[in-house]
Amino acid sequence: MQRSAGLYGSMIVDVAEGEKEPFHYDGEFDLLLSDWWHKSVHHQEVGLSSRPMRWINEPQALLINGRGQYGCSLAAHHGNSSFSQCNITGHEQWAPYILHVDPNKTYRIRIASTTALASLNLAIGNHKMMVVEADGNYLQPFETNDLDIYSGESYSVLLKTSQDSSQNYWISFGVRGREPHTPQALTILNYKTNSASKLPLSPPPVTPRWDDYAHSKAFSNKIKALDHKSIPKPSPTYHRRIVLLNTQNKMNGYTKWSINNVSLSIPATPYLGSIRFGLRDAFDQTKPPEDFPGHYDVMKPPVNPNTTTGSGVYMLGYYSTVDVILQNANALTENVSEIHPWHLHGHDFWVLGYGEGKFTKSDEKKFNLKNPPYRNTAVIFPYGWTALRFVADNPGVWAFHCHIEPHLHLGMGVVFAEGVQHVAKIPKEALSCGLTGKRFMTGSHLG
Ligand SMILES: O=C1O[C@H]([C@@H](O)CO)C(O)=C1O
Repeated sequence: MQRSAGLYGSMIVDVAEGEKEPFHYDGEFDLLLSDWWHKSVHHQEVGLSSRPMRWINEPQALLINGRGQYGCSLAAHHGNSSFSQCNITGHEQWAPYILHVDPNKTYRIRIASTTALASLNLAIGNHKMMVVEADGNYLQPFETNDLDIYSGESYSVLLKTSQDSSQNYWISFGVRGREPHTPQALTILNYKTNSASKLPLSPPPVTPRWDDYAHSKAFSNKIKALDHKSIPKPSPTYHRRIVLLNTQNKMNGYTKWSINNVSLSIPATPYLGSIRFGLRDAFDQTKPPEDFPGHYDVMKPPVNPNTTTGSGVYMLGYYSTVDVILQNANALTENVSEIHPWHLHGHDFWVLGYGEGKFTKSDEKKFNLKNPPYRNTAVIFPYGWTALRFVADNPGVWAFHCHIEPHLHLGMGVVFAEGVQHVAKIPKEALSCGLTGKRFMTGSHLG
């Protein structure tokens, strides 16, 4: 839950010297998005871990570059809210981060979401965006009026400042996928030909309805990799397919999220050291399940509402090609299935496709093996499945988890490991706790 408390930032990776981006821009901005609660993360965490669970509920504010407003609205003069106009001079910590632009230029806006919970949608009044990059890899550029962004994702869009330069325009972010109780986050696209304090003429763009999943799916399906030397083509076949059923479940009255009915419980000893040095007591040696029972009805709440916890690891063949099918299902409440953005550490994967209902072998025919996006975060839609493929070519131990912070806290993740014997040298700091701490930190045998 540390990210929810503010432990995050953005890192920009430039192209190597001598290389060129496959698009042009005159200037750039960064928008780092987050959601904010007035209750401390400690309070939230105790609630989540209590019996019965006390849910964190929806955020009090959405933040753009750490700034947001509460109890007033920047756009109150448009009269669509009961909020009063924010009384702002521009120097307050909560004053919006404004994008100052020159007319008739192209700007690259890098957008990243570190939200704890909210899925977001971005729109800029009167302007279209050209989406050119996702999670650090180039896309076939496509134009859009609004962009969905899930926690853990990043995008670059190109914006042409070709509109009436005697006006300013709203940039707005709104909640998607959960019934919102949080006002839109707003800032201003300021054509420098105007004062930044001149309010836009039209109201802020409205986010699509929170449960308009057809809109979200249409957006996700537009995302295709650019044919570019920096992006590997997907392997046409796989060595191992792991199917991961996502359910909300109970355990002795506690609420958990589980994968194939196992809720991840992170052991006290970091995996890297325990796997490398064969410390079998450090985590569950039973293999986590590869699949779930074929008769499981993904459209209904779990019939056996009693999950188990586990800390087992999916040991992957070094350099093997792994397919992961993320299978969504009904949560504990009937007719509820939620969005989960899944994030993989240490690799990019190809997003081969999305589908409805329970995945079957014949769904393979629908896989995009031509130009699937190459990313590190992919969403599963309510009651649907998402198919991913990656090559296990990075020695180490890697988390694969729902990027919704409270869901990971409640166990929504798995652990992959490959080529651990090839990790060159494990830093001391990674061995200083749990059993590796006891075993190795007293002497000098680390070398
Ligand atoms: O994990 C969650 O718990 C709540 C709800 O299911 C129970 O209050 C919710 O909306 C989640 O995403």
